[in-house]
Amino acid sequence: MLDTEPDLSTSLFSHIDFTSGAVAAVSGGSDSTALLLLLKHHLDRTAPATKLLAVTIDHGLRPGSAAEAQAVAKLCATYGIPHRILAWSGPKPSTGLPAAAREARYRLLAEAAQAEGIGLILTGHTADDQAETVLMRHARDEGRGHADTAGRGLAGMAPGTLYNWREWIVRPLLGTRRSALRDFLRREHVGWADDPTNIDEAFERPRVRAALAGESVEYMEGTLMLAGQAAVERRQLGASAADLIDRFAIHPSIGLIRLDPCLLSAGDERAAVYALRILLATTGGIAFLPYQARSEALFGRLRAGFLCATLSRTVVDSRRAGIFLRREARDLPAPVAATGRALWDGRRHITLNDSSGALLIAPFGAAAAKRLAMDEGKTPPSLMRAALAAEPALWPAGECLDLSGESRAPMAVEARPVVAPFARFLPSFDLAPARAVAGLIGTTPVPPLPFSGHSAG
Ligand SMILES: Nc1ncnc2c1ncn2[C@@H]1O[C@H](COP(=O)(O)OP(=O)(O)OP(=O)(O)O)[C@@H](O)[C@H]1O
Repeated sequence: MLDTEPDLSTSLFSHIDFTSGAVAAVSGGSDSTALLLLLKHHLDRTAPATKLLAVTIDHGLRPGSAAEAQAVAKLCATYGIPHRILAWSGPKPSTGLPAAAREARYRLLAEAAQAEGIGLILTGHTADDQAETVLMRHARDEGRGHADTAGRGLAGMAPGTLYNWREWIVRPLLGTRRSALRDFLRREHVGWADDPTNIDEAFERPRVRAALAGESVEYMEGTLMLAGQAAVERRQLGASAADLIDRFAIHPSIGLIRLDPCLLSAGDERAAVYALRILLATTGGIAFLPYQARSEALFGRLRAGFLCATLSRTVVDSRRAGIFLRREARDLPAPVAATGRALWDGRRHITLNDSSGALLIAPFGAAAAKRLAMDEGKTPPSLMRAALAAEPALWPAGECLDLSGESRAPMAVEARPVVAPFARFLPSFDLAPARAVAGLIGTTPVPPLPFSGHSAG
């Protein structure tokens, strides 16, 4: 059942761990305004010392946006809540504007949280938003003529999403109807802004919103129930894939993953293909999983015998010694000046305490890799060298990159591996495989989900 009880704040927040404080993302619309006031009420009663910061992003896309942000500031002042307005000042693309605005919004919210040492961001997404999201994904699947995201995308928005492997974005209102939140605000005599973009049917979401408005409550509840089932399936599939990764994948040398061929006959083929997709995306440094159909075809060919194929910028080399995955040598990043922190090739977070600009980051290269001695273990040295060649290395700027002469040998770069498909947005549904891959490639563990008594999303 949907949550429409009068005192909403009793049930919405008690499972959330506010130890690291909270940023409330408040646009000034009804949902996030209600979120803020309900949250304030909850924290005042249960943990008044909690650091709470309301943040409004002024996207600068509509004439009224600055005034709306000011209205939120005024409301926050009334309730004694610290508030910041952050402007999106970068260039605005002519296509894909909603996606770019969303990107900028999360970046700015995360920056505000970091500045305050807060690891938690709350948004006001509601059950209505969830139903819209699920219907939009459904329509996209149908439009493409296949259900590549079925069981994943149809789960809708997760209750928690880890942003940039650092801040948790939590959506406490996902089970609450917008109408209940508006009733609450009316009872409190608090107004809100109505964003005209929300009814501009030039955009996909407002079209779906308008269509949903004509449907029954049962239709909405049915949609949400299906999303709930899809979420359970997605978590189960992720847990099975994580188990397979733990059992059948190892990381024998830098940039190289070895799969035990027993993975191909481990029983749960769906989970095995899912595990393969996640590892392909991670190895190739791609933020999205390779297509289901292509991955299934590759899986079938791997079963049929030895091969060398490429998918998701990853060379899949199946031979007697095992199935090896490594970044293909094509399209590696061009040399760039090494500065502070950078995401390199979607695969490595490079942190450097040198801002002189005198160093370049460039691939280690086949020539340098060839000259290194390799342990003659179970892993073919040629594969270890090929994987190493696609790793980043630091080069003194101005040096010739041809590696002739001892003095020009590149320095190894300390670079943290990235779980590419989940590095930017990790929905809590996918925690299990993200943890398994993080363990496999030896990167920073996933920060704990801020839900007390829950280990999964
Ligand atoms: N400009 C913004 N500043 C801060 N947070 C925002 C902003 N826009 C959206 N959000 C956050 O993202 C959530 C979902 O965004 P969405 O665009 O669906 O909401 P909205 O219709 O603009 O406003 P609301 O959800 O408050 O009614 C909001 O509830 C809010 O938490």
